[in-house]
Amino acid sequence: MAFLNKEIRDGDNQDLTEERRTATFDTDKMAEVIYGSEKLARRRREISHAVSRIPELADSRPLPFLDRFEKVTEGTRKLSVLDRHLAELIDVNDNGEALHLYHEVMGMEGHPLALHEVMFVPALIGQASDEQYEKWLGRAKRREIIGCYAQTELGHGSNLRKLETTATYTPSTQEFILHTPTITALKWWPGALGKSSNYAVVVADLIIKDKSYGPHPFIVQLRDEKTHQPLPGITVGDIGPKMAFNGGDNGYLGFDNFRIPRENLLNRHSRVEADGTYVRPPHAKIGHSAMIRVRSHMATGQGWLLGHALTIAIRYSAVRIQGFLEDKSHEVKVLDYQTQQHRLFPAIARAYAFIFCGFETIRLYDQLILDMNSNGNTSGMADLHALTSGLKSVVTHFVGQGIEQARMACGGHGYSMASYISEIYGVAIGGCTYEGENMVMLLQLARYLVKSVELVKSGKANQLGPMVAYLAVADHKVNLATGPDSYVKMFQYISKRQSWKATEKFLKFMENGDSRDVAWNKTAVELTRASRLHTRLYIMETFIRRVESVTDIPVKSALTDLLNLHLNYELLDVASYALEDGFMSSNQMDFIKNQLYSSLEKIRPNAVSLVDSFQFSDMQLRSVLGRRDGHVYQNLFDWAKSSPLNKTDVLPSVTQYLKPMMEKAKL
Ligand SMILES: CC(C)(COP(=O)(O)OP(=O)(O)OC[C@H]1O[C@@H](n2cnc3c(N)ncnc32)[C@H](O)[C@@H]1OP(=O)(O)O)[C@@H](O)C(=O)NCCC(=O)NCCSC(=O)CCCC(=O)O
Ligand SMILES: Cc1cc2nc3c(=O)[nH]c(=O)nc-3n(C[C@H](O)[C@H](O)[C@H](O)COP(=O)(O)OP(=O)(O)OC[C@H]3O[C@@H](n4cnc5c(N)ncnc54)[C@H](O)[C@@H]3O)c2cc1C
Repeated sequence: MAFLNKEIRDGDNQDLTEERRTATFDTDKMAEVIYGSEKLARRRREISHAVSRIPELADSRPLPFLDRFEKVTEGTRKLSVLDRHLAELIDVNDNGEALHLYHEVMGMEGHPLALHEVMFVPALIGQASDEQYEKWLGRAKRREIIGCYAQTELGHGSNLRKLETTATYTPSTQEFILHTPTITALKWWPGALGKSSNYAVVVADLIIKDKSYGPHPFIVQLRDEKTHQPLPGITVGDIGPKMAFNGGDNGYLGFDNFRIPRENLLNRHSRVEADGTYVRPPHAKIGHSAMIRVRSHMATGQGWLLGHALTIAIRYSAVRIQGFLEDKSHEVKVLDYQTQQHRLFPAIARAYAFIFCGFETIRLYDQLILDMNSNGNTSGMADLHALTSGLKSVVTHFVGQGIEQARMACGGHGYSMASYISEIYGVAIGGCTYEGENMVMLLQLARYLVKSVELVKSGKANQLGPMVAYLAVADHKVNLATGPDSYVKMFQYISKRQSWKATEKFLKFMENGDSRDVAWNKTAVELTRASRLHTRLYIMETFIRRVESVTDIPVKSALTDLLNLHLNYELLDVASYALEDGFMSSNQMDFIKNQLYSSLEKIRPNAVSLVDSFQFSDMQLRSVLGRRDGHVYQNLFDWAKSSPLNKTDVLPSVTQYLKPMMEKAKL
C-alpha cells in the first residue's frame, strides 16, 4: 500500500512510523500548498537530496560546538563550496530554489551573503536608476562585489529622521562627503557589514547648501576590491557576539569625510543635479521600500522558522513516552496529552496561517513595485506600509512564543542545544527588533487605523480601502455555528470596536488640551491593541481564502481542521473584548472552547504528517530531537560524547583548580 505520508522508511522509530500511517492526506501534496507550487516543492526535495551527496557541504561538526570564529569560518567555507556547485544544484534565476539551497546548506546562523541577497541587491533593484543598474547590479548579482544595508546607527534605529551620518554635496567636485560626526552616528548592526562586505547601501542625511533633505540611500565602496582592506577614511568592524546569528558579522562603520561621486546617490526616484538642485521623489517615503520588501517577506520566513521548531517538537512528542492514560501497563506518547496538543497544535495552525498570509502579502508587494516602476504609481505604498508594519510585528511575536512553547514541550532535552530550538528562537525573535521594532511598527499601523476611523466619523467611509472597510460596517449579532465567515464577523466586530475606542480616547485627550503627540502617547497601548487585532483579522482572512482555494480534497480537509482550530483559538484569545459589552454571550464562549478541544482531537492523527509536510531535511533541522527517523536517544548520547569537554577524562581546569581545593579540604 502506498503511504500518504512520504517520510516512512524502514528502520525508523516505530512510534513515529505508526503516526505516519494515520495520515489522511499526501504529504507531498500538502508541501505543494505550503511552498506554493508542485514544482518548488519537488525541487526542494531534489535539491536537498543533491546537497546530501556533496560531503563538503555538510557541517564539519555540529554547529553548537563551534565558537564564533569557527562559525564564521565554517559559513564562509560552505559558501565557497556552494559557489562551485551552484549551477548544478539549482536554476540560479529561480529565487525560490536559491532560498531553499541557502537555508539547507548555510543554516540560519548567518553568513557573508545573508544581507547581500536580502537587502543589498533588492535595495539596488528598488532604488537604483537604469545607469546605476548597468554599473552595479550585474556585478552584485554575479557576486563580484558583496554588499549590505547600512542604515541603523549606534544612537538611532527606529527614528530614521534623526540619523546622524551626513552626506554633504559639494558642487565644485560633484561629490558627496560622507561623515560620522559623533560616536552615536556610527552605523551599528548591519548584517555582513563587519568583515564580509566590500560595498554597502548606506543611508545618510542628504545635505545640500546647509539644508537637510532627510535620509537617502547611497552606494558606497568600503573596502579595496583586491586586498579587502578598508579604504582610507573608513572604519569598519564586527560588533561582537549576539543572541543568535553568530555565524554572521553584524558590523559598525564610520566615515571620516569620505568622498563618493554624485552618481552614487541611488537615484531612481530622487536626484541631485550637478549644481546641487534637488529633484524630489514621487513619494516622500519611497526610500523606505527596501524595508517594506523585507517586511513583506517576513511572514513566510517566520512561519517556516516556527515550522522548524514544531517539526522538532511534534516528532519528539511522538517518540517521547512518559506517564499513563487509561492503560497502566503502557506509558503513552506525550503527544497524547491534551495539554501537549494545546501547546503545539495551535502553533502549527499559526505556522500555516503565517506562510499563507505571507504569500498573499508578497504578491501585494510585487504588484506595488510593478506599479511604481511601470507608471510611477505610488498610491498603494501607505496601505502596504501599514499592513506590513502590523504583520511583521504580530507574526514575529507569535512565532517567538510558539517556538518557546515548542522548546518547553520537549522537556529537559528541549533545553539542550541538541534540540537546536534555542538557536531557532534566537534567530526568530531577532525579527521582533529588526526591520522596525515591533511596538514602533504597531504604532505605524495605528496611525492608519485612526485615520480610517476619522474618515468614517467625517462621513467619508466610501474612501476606506478594502482592508479597513469593516470599520464602517454596522453591528449584527453573529451565529458562530454557521462557519468561518461568522468568526470573521465576530473578529471584525472586536477589531472595529477597539480601533474606535482607541481613536475616541486619543481624540478626547486632544479635546482636553493635550497636543497630538502627548495624546497619542497616552493612548499608545490601546492603539497597539487595535493594530494587533486588525492584523490578526487579516491573517485569519488570508488563511480562509487559501484553504478555500485548495483543490486536493484530503489536503483541504486536513487544512480545514487546522483552520477551525485557528479560528477558535484566536477568537478565544480575544473574546474578552466582545464579552465586556455583551456582544459575545457566555454560551458562545463555551461553544468556542468545545470546538477548540474537538479540533485538537481531530488534528491528533495528522499531527506528525502536518509537520512532515514542511519537508525540512535533517540537515536543515540540525536537531537531534527532530530527526526524521526518530532515533533520538542513541544520537543524543553520541552528540554529548562529541562535546570537546569529553576529549579527556580529566580537564586541566580540574587539575589546576578543583583538585587542589578538594585536597586542601582534606587537610
Ligand atoms: C517608524 C518609521 C516608519 C517612521 O518613518 P518616518 O520617515 O520617520 O515617518 P514620519 O515622518 O514619522 O511619518 C510617518 C508617515 O510616513 C508614512 N510612512 C513611513 N514609512 C513609510 C513607508 N515605508 N511607506 C509609505 N509610507 C510610510 C507613515 O505611514 C506615516 O504617514 P502619515 O503621516 O500617517 O500619513 C521609520 O522611522 C522606520 O521605518 N523605522 C524603523 C527602522 C527600520 O525598520 N530599520 C530597518 C533597518 S534594516 C534591518 O533591520 C535589516 C535586517 C534584515 C535581516 O537581518 O534579515
Ligand atoms: C539581528 C539584527 C539584525 C539587524 N540588521 C540590520 C541591518 O542589516 N541593517 C540595519 O541598518 N540595521 C539592522 N539592525 C538594526 C535594527 O533595524 C534596529 O535595531 C531596529 O530598527 C530597532 O531600532 P533601535 O535599535 O533603535 O531600537 P529603539 O528604538 O532604541 O528601541 C528601544 C525601545 O524604545 C521603544 N521606542 C522607540 N521609539 C518609540 C516610539 N516612537 N514610540 C514608542 N516606543 C518607542 C521601542 O519600542 C523599544 O521598546 C539589525 C538588528 C538586529 C537585532
